Amino acid sequence: MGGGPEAARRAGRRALPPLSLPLDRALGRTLAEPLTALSDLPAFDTSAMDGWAVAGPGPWRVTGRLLAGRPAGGPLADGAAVEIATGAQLPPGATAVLRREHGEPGGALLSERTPGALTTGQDVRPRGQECRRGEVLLPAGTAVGPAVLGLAAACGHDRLAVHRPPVVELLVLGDELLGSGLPRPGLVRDALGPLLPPWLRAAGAETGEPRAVRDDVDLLRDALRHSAADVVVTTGGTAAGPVDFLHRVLAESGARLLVDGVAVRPGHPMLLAELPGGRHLVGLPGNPLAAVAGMVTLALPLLHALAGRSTGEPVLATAVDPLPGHPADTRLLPVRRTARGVVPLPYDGPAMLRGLARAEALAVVPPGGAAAGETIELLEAP
Ligand SMILES: Nc1nc2c(c(=O)[nH]1)N[C@H]1C(S)=C(S)[C@@H](COP(=O)(O)OP(=O)(O)OC[C@H]3O[C@@H](n4cnc5c(N)ncnc54)[C@H](O)[C@@H]3O)O[C@H]1N2
Ligand code: MOO
Repeated sequence: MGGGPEAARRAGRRALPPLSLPLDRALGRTLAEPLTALSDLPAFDTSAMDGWAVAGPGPWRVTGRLLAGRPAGGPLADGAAVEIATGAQLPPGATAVLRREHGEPGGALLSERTPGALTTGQDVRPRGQECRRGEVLLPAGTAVGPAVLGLAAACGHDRLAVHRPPVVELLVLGDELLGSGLPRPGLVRDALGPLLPPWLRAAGAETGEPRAVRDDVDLLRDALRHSAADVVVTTGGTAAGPVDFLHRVLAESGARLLVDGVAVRPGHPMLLAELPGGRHLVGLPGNPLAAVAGMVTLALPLLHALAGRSTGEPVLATAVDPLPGHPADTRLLPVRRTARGVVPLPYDGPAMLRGLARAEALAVVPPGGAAAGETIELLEAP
């Protein structure tokens, strides 16, 4: 894939500025600062089970009851126990928690069902077991998913510092495209209008309805000039057909081509340009699977960089059977995972989506193909 993804990441290296958002609005954004614990976790010694907090070896005198949500109160003397609920604060002096099913509350004294089985510290979650106040829990660049929101709340955060999401405008080019109904002679359904926006949003971008632009130089020029988006993504018009105006309009509008074609199949006419004012344009080829290849090769690396999202480790898998390649270029192949590794899916032509719709990933097949048993990289499929 040559330097396509690397060039796209470099283009977005000045991530958009951070903002502070309440937790419920931070989902899908990227941490602009490391997530630091504002509290020890647990914040106090906690009972991990329902039963009795006990001090020293049994049998014990039961002196009261502690429920979750109340402070622990006074210290527990040696030989004493209090009934305790899971999550309740342990009283000072408690040495262990005896689970309800392990205790024998006979008369005034509580004893163990199996005498001597209880060990010091058993079923106690000591303060700071998970983290200490001030400890860094997650690095900047982490994508904020539901678990990050939960962890942030648990350790005391109400808001998170996240990067402003990149705003994307999707322009779908082509006179032959229909927005609804059946394909008819010469006309095809627009498959990318429905496919790309949800994928862009999942990648952390903000995007509205896609805009259809007819094959007309002036319309395309105006659409680029008036877009307020950080990134304009176009589909179609990248090749050399009679109405493929993208290169011409970019040249006329003073754009700088950063990537003009990538050695990847499908999708090789994809491009990346810097528009005047520092905004970017990703030109995806019109063939639907080629557009998907352009998304993973140029658009997603650029958007992740702009969103401040760090690049994870490559995802690797074993090819179960040989994977067909292109003689000179990298090939992106829709694949399905099995227990033994990945297998290619039929209907993988550049104009097809039938294989992709069943795919769990795109395999990055090196020039010449991959042999059975070879380790290959996987990219996310939409
Ligand atoms: N002489 C050459 N012709 C072509 C070359 C080449 O190197 N030399 N490259 C081919 C490759 S590879 C691709 S990919 C396409 C790229 O074409 P464009 O980006 O200019 O796209 P269009 O010509 O507008 O459309 C191509 C194809 O895709 C269909 N299409 C377009 N948009 C959509 C959409 N939103 N939903 C569904 N289908 C769409 C369109 O109808 C065309 O069939 O160029 C080759 N040609
Ligand atoms: O980019 Mo094209 O898909 O190879 O048809």
